[in-house]
Amino acid sequence: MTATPAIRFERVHKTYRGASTPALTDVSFDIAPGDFFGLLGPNGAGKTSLISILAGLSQANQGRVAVMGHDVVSDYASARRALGVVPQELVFDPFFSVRETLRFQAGYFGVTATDAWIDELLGELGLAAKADANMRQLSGGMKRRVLVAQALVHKPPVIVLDEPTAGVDVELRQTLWQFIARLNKAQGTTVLLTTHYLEEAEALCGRIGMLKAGQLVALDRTSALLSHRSHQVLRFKTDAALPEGLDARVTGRIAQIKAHDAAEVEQILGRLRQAQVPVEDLEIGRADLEDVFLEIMQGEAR
Ligand SMILES: Nc1ncnc2c1ncn2[C@@H]1O[C@H](COP(=O)(O)OP(=O)(O)OP(=O)(O)O)[C@@H](O)[C@H]1O
Repeated sequence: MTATPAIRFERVHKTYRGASTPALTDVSFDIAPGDFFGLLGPNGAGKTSLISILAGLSQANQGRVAVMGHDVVSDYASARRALGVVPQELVFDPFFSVRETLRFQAGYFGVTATDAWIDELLGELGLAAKADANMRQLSGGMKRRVLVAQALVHKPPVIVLDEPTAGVDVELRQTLWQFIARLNKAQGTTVLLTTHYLEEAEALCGRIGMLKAGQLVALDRTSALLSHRSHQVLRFKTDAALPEGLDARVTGRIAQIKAHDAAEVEQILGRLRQAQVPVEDLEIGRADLEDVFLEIMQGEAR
């Protein structure tokens, strides 16, 4: 017998009222307990729509979603209690202190959060000094930390983070990821993450699903997604324009060009030499998640 999935999406369809195209079409996949799962996709692919349905904030037109075996519609209270959601938007009651905010949130789920657990959360998220500050006095980054603490205060077995690091500084990103990775490893907390930072997803997520225009177009272990790419990538820095016809991805001074074998590497280098393009810090590496993501998004649906 297989274990009950932590999250199950089953043939989920969603078309918003008045919209001409569906936001989600026939999306099905499971996330196993203890997984660290990354849901990726370009703007408008349907990630937030899927998470809103999971969190009971919006309803699918068809299909079924369950958290730890609890249907998010017919068994909403149990499903919601099993979930900690860190939303994209910062919404708080400005008159509560950080500690009060966390106590109320726990009460909402019928859990009495002990001060010891609240203090641990505040400490882990670098908020200890702000425990008695009013929410309105906090900076945006600090508010985001409180959102994370709020999602965890009732000790849910599954946490969902919807772009938690959009616009936050390096220090918070590191604190946040160390803490979430520890919860995942030490306590087996299931994590569902959406992010546009593909490096973060590659480093953290054991499995990845990709949405494109509302459809699931990739679903695999991160290592398998990376190793199935047959090509390598030539990376270098240059200030010059590249010759026409090279299929390059250029970010600032960094150029990346796909090469399938040594002969192709030689051919690309030959063309760069011929065009007198000065090349610095040349390296040949394997495709990273960004390469895989771009390839899948530019290709056909599965
Ligand atoms: N409340 C809404 N009413 C109508 N259309 C909506 C609503 N919310 C989302 N959409 C549409 O549904 C599609 C999917 O949007 P969604 O926000 O789920 O994508 P996303 O992958 O989360 O994008 P992003 O990366 O920009 O956050 C888009 O075409 C969007 O315009």
